[in-house]
Amino acid sequence: MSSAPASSPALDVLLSRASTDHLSAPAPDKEQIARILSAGLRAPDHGKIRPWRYIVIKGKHRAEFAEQVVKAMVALDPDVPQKKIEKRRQRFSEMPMIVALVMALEPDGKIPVLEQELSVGAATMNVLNALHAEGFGGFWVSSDFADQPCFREALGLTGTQSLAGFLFVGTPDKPVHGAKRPDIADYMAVWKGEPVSFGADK
Ligand SMILES: Cc1cc2nc3c(=O)[nH]c(=O)nc-3n(C[C@H](O)[C@H](O)[C@H](O)COP(=O)(O)O)c2cc1C
Repeated sequence: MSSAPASSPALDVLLSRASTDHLSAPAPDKEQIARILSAGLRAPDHGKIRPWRYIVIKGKHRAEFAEQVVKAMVALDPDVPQKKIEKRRQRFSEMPMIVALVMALEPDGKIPVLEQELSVGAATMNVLNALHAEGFGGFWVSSDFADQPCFREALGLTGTQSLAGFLFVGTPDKPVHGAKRPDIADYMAVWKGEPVSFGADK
């Protein structure tokens, strides 16, 4: 009989993670964020493309960065509602730390671009889990404005580099429970020689 515990501390961390954008200082310090982002570099990576790059925005540069976000939003849509602008300006200048998730893809190589993008997604998940493991919180947001030339130039994105979004990073204001998760029984099946179906699809 196995004497292994029902769950390891590492799995408990994975099973208790949830996103939150209710974040305050402190953000991870220089050493902490380097260690946390190192978890991203543990992602599976077909062909050793290493498609992940991280741009950390913190301190006084957050306000400057927020203005670049606003500029890009207006470049994308000159009629963007003022309310949306103000919300993003506030979020990007007040979040304790922002990490821009850069994808450095090789579209002309042997490895399908989808696999490279999946690697960036896997890396980001590792970073979210590492944040949680170290007592920080994170929230992944989209970057629909990020391919605007002015924004790419401000960040230094070149060639095929593009963004997979941003992580808002900081310390959760209160314990994070997140949304109730679905039952795994509806999302897994054991194949026994016949086609499977899932409770989630019924
Ligand atoms: C690529 C990606 C982009 C996302 N962009 C946004 C976004 O712009 N705004 C938002 O409210 N949630 C966004 N989300 C969802 C949140 O990050 C988060 O996953 C969601 O609120 C559910 O919380 P959970 O991670 O605890 O399940 C995005 C998720 C992914 C994977």
